[in-house]
Amino acid sequence: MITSRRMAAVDVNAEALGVPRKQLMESSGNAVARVVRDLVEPGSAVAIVAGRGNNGGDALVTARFLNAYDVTVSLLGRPETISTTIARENWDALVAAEANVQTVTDSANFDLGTPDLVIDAMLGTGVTGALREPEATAARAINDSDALVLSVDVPSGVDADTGDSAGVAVDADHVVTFHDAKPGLDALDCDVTVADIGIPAAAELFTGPGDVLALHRDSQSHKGDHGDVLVVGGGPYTGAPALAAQAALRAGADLARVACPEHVAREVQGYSENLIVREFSGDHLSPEHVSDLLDYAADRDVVVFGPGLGDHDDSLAAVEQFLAEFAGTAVVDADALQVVPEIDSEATLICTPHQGELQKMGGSTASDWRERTDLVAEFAADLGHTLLVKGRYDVISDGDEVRVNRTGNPGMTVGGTGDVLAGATGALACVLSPLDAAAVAAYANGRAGDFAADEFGSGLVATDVLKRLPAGLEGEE
Ligand SMILES: NC(=O)C1=CN([C@@H]2O[C@H](COP(=O)(O)OP(=O)(O)OC[C@H]3O[C@@H](n4cnc5c(N)ncnc54)[C@H](O)[C@@H]3O)[C@@H](O)[C@H]2O)[C@@H](O)CC1
Ligand SMILES: [K+]
Repeated sequence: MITSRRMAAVDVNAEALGVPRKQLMESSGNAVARVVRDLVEPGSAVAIVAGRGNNGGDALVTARFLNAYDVTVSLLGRPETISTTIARENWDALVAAEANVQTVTDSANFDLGTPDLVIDAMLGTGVTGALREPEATAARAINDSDALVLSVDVPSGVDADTGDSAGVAVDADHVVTFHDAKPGLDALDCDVTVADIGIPAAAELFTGPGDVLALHRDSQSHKGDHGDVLVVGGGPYTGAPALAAQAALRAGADLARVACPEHVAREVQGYSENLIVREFSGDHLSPEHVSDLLDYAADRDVVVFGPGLGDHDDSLAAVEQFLAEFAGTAVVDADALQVVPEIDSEATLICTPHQGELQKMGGSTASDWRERTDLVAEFAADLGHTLLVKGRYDVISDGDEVRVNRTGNPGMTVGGTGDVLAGATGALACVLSPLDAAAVAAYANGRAGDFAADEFGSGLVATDVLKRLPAGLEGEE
């Protein structure tokens, strides 16, 4: 099952892997033609009703695969308004071939005729909301006709994610949907064929430029909408919590706070005036601080545990107590990781171990990354939390799905890059699911590291990565 948002991401990833959308459109159109051949005899009258986006484009390809049929194509709107280049190229190819095409610019002139089969390719996953004209009139005509109705990807007017329709929608007998089933088709009373259109499995498995599309901001948003992140760490170290909190800001959080021991608070603040620092007594975290921290954390979106915290027994006991009572979302890194297998927590945890820390947690690893994906998925399922296991190939799993990240370079073994990753994960977990947050953070952090390596080679340092995080999160390669 795949949502429209994930489908759009996978489509962009496929393009980055060298499989452009025009090739996918060719496969989609071909897949629709195969179903047409199953449904009606050669020589039958087939009416294609095409919209101006890629859903229409798919059916314009189909027309070329149906030479044995009596095909008419109605384009809803003027050819100049076809919204994508690849759909327009497929329209031009039909015109050049003198196919039986017509354009419908006024719904009053829409005439479906009396075909044996209608191919509904007005709208797919690209839009939601009520059908406008001439699509609404065309949908009514399709529903009133005696023809079999075959919809491309999703019946036009139906939301592919929810199955809802905001007004009139096509009542399909059959749907050919692409790549994977769509949640909204489940509730419909029609036959659904899922067609493989040649999207490489790698477009889903490996993170890519499509994954960051999930981050697009609404222009109406307000301060706080993109997250308020609390980093709990510091004591033996001061740079780590400051890096993690600044990374949260660079990854888009609106507010980043650090809770740290009083003796390092000034130093942590000194790294950046952008941080809000809250100190607690003593020189390390201990159980006496937990109840105050729980209150403070309750108003934050995500807590990041671990950067620079150290492994004092008191500190680990405090993390354990905190997580046992906490019901929100937390990223757990570094020394704090070892308490995770000990606790039965209601919290949603994203754990970010490297291979050594994973083994310390009780997980196992393998040198082959493919084997590691299975091991990480199993261990994530056992823990009931999301894992981001760092390595040459980062493996991310929530116990159900697995993603693998290939960005990054050997220069990133320098200290502090893990703190940057933990902070970025915290910020992204404010707006994305744990799996997506971890995957996008790994991708962006690695890319930022690759940009830093372009400039500094193996002499790159964590603050170089920090500064390039926004570029790492941008959509274009
Ligand atoms: N990986 C993918 O995502 C693939 C997608 N493909 C096809 O591409 C489709 C998505 O294409 P697009 O993103 O271009 O979007 P659509 O083709 O679903 O819709 C865009 C068109 O609808 C028009 N429109 C917008 N709102 C409307 C309304 N309320 N009433 C009437 N018209 C309206 C727009 O002007 C635009 O021309 C999929 O459903 C599928 O058929 C396939 O070609 C292959 C791969
Ligand atoms: K459709």
